[in-house]
Amino acid sequence: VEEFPPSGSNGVTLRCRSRVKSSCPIQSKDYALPNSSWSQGMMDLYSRFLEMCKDGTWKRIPSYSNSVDHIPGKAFWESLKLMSEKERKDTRLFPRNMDTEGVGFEYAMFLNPSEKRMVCLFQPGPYLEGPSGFAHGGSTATIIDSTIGSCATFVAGRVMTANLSINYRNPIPLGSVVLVDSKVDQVEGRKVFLSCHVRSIDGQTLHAEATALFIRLDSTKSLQQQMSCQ
Ligand SMILES: CCCCCCCCCCCCCC(=O)SCCNC(=O)CCNC(=O)[C@H](O)C(C)(C)COP(=O)(O)OP(=O)(O)OC[C@H]1O[C@@H](n2cnc3c(N)ncnc32)[C@H](O)[C@@H]1OP(=O)(O)O
Repeated sequence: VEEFPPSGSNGVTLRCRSRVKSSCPIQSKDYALPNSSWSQGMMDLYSRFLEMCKDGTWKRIPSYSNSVDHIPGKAFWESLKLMSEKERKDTRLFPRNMDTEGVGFEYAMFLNPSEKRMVCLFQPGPYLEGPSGFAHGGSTATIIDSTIGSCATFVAGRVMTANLSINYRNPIPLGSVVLVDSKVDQVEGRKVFLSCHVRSIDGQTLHAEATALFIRLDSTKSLQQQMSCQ
């Protein structure tokens, strides 16, 4: 599956099946690109990580409105048989379920393959409120689960969350920018153990820390292996 124009252009990536010259590109919007709702802090952090992608240490991870749209190559097309085009249109990845920019989850992920590490730049919008002016604990759990889940997926293939344990240390102000920093600590057979910290962008405030257990669903190759054989 080739993506063009490069997803860093106008946020819409045409995904065409290059090998069989499909004439029906699946149009997927990449939500992990800057938009007018991003604060200067979010833009600065994003630019910093884009810079670190130049030598290949980090990779920016595109983000679409459906899980299946993230699976490149054969698996992607096979998964389509599981869901009709209509069903896919009727479902949305939870953190991508708001159409108005800036009101919900504004985020972008970057992967460091050699460190088995996924970070997520997260700017919670006003519709994620829990305590007045601060992010709901469930929204923090969602962005942690998504970041850790994406990390586990890249390292170990298709996984499901079996356990997620979070300690909330300091509330996250709505509209602020935090860095969700996750890594794979250990893989034991089907069990993938991960940990994660959520910090303010200046690193001074620890908002939350988590551990998780994900279970591999089958012996598929990791997404990273699938991507590398594209
Ligand atoms: C950008 C990157 C691309 C990604 C796409 C974008 C979206 C992705 C991001 C979004 C990501 C979002 C992700 C989501 O939100 S996933 C949605 C939330 N999670 C679920 O709904 C999972 C529900 N549970 C299950 O399906 C099953 O229980 C699973 C599959 C997890 C295991 O059932 P299965 O029958 O298959 O296996 P098993 O029961 O033999 O267990 C196997 C082993 O594991 C041990 N064990 C099991 N559970 C626990 C536990 N709680 N604590 C400690 N240990 C536990 C168990 O003792 C055994 O150990 P052992 O006896 O072998 O030693």
